Amino acid sequence: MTWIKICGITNIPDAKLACSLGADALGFIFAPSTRKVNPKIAQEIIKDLPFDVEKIGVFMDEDIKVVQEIAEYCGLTGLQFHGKESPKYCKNFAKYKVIKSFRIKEEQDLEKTNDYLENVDLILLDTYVPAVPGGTGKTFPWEIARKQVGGGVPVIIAGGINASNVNKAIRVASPFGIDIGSGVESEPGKKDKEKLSKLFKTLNSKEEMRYE
Ligand SMILES: O=C(O)c1ccccc1NCC(=O)[C@H](O)[C@H](O)COP(=O)(O)O
Repeated sequence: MTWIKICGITNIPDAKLACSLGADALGFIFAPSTRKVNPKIAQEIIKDLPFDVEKIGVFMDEDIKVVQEIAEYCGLTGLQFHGKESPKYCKNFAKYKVIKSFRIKEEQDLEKTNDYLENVDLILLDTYVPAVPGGTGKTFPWEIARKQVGGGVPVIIAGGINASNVNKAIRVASPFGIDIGSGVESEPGKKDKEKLSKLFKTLNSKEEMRYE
């Protein structure tokens, strides 16, 4: 079963709904974003979440000490870096699952991942849109992501994924995981119950088909 992360969680009802439907991980954005959540609210959301759901903090070129403090305070289990963080920077967080994101426009962009393969736990491939670091709502060619799969570090794909294209994304890229933000929102930072339910229904129907 593909690992599913629902990103841009800002409130308890959305977090609980995503977990009850089957999310494996929730993302809390501490980088500049319309989905940014403050650490106190993130801590309140996280403290009642199931133990086995990963709580991933999303940061962009943040001071190492600030990341460590927020991670400890909120009870994060993973850290996702969306900026120009170096491989050396990524090695400062041994207690946490570290995800480095790369914005993809063309196949050559995959070369940027090479220096990180020994320093991170997961690689996230997201869509390149000028001046938009994440949450673009736009897809990139998933055939490119397929070339990164099997490269030694599990691959998550992100960018413009929703209920109507998630199974195709999985079929084409064959990733370890899928990351979804705006595709299950009614507005930035607020999840849409119907879109979320439809997403998991679609994913589950694929699993049923696979095991028939
Ligand atoms: O989502 C944001 O607003 C965001 C802003 C700044 C840095 C990272 C951000 N999101 C990180 C994610 O993991 C998103 O889920 C990912 O970019 C996919 O977004 P979407 O295209 O909306 O599904």
